[in-house]
Amino acid sequence: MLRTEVLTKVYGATVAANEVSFDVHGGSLTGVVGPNGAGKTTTLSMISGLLRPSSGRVAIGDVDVWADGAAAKRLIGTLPDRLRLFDRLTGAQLLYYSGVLHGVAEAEVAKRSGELAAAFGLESALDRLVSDYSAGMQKKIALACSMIHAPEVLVLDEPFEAIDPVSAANVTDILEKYVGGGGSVVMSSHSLELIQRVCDHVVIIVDGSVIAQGTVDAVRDGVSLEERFRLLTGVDESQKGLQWLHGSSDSE
Ligand SMILES: Nc1ncnc2c1ncn2[C@@H]1O[C@H](COP(=O)(O)OP(=O)(O)OP(=O)(O)O)[C@@H](O)[C@H]1O
Repeated sequence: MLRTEVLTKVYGATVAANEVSFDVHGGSLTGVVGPNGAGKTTTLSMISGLLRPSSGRVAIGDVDVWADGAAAKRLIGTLPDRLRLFDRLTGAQLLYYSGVLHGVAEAEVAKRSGELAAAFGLESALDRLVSDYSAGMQKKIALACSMIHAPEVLVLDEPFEAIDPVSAANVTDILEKYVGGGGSVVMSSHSLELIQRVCDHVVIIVDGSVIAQGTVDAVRDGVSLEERFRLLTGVDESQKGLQWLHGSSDSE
């Protein structure tokens, strides 16, 4: 369904994504994890057609995302990093434009908007300006907008960030039903517990390179995903050397 082939993005001397290759099959929920600055947003932005790769290829089925952007955009729903919503619109208007600009008929947009608002618990907020929404509500309306054209692939950058636990369970439910119907989701998150619980596959990126990928069970290999992540990335090691911060008022 979704395939990335040796996707690379270079910014001057920084290789933000280094020959990233992985597949996401229909009906799969794949998590992309890695430390801050690892290249998750860079990779997801190249997949969703928002950031042109330096080299490599992204394909959704037979459609090359960077050769046929218009066709790709019909197939992909995107939740970008750092939401830049048209926040002088109401939630209802944002859903409307997201739908019609993707070619969905107006009557269908109205129907889907109502159902998405109900699913995300935003019914009473639809007539308010998005600029007045809380961070979690903005995330939810953006998620709803990413789905309104019934895409085949959802590319979601930190979909659970700022979302309360009850809403998170609700969003999980929506995503599970979506993949149950054959859709594919690729999403980033810093919550390894959530990725372990929700995703079937995982890709671990460090310094722009994929260092592990496969089913969640194969990658964690008998320990929790968080433990495996620590072992692979040595995150604990980086905490050494902060003794001065740990409760001593001595100044030597
Ligand atoms: N526009 C840019 N110009 C220069 N460097 C960039 C740019 N965007 C990202 N980078 C660099 O690319 C690397 C990967 O960044 P990216 O945002 O993809 O990481 P991330 O894994 O999403 O991080 P986080 O978990 O903090 O969101 C970082 O070193 C970052 O500084």
